[in-house]
Amino acid sequence: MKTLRVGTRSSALALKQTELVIEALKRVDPAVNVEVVGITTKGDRLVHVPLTQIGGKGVFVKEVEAQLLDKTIDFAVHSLKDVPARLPEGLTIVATPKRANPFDCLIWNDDKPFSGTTALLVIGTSSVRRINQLKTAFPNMSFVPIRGNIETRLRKMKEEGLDGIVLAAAGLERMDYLNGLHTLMLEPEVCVPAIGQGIMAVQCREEDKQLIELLSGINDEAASLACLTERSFLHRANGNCDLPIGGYAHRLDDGKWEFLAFLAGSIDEPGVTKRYIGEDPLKLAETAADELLP
Ligand SMILES: NCc1[nH]cc(CCC(=O)O)c1CC(=O)O
Repeated sequence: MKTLRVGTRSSALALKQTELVIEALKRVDPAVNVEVVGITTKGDRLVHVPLTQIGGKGVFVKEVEAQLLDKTIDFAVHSLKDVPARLPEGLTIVATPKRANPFDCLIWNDDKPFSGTTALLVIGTSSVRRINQLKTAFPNMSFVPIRGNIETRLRKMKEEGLDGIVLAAAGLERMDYLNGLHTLMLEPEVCVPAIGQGIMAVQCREEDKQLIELLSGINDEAASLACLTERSFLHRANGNCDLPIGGYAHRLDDGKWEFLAFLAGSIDEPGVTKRYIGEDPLKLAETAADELLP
């Protein structure tokens, strides 16, 4: 079998996620050979510029998608939450393996002594979704922007003497950092996660039917339904990271689906969180869009 080239961001998390995808592929077909191509994206190069000024979340995936379209790579691994609502023509998300912890996680700076439950806290996050929801839940928090990969943000938290930062639990879990940190897991009722958070997206060209057959072998049905549900809400909102928006779909123990949707008009306007429960997850997203979107 020919060697397949997989492209991904060159961050430690993206490379780790790509290893997980390759391991899963080898379980499906031990004969597969994969070569990893690490790609430094605009989002990684311009770490000092707010994402909204360099084209929103798409900055982590555009250059990887360009290599797919140029056929310099055969498939790509992304964090689904970084993938814009609309995919370039000719590309498809062919598989979403089992979802990791989808929630946000508050990481406390252990260097700072505990100063009481009402003390003012300075929290590092640039996400309008996180800021909007945390302001409501914790009125004693103020927020400062922070960017860079996980390692950079953990370092900046200490260097800048912040009280804490907010990160996706999935990244910390996959990098095996979670055990060494003093954390507070944020329940989705407190902070609805980003659309697609904790899901890996495996992407390739629509025309590569044989490859699609191989890659779809590592798809997880629940992750894929959550992906479709959350992204249909994002699509209806025409969402990017300018708007505080969140969505979390998951199957309940009784087989029904729950969809939590969050939307705010701007960073300062109080947002609305609504819960939908039913048999068909895609219908829940449609109802949420009808009710919450202007
Ligand atoms: N925006 C960067 C990004 N993209 C995906 C993850 C974490 C992994 C995931 O959510 O799947 C992160 C870091 C973070 O938000 O903490």
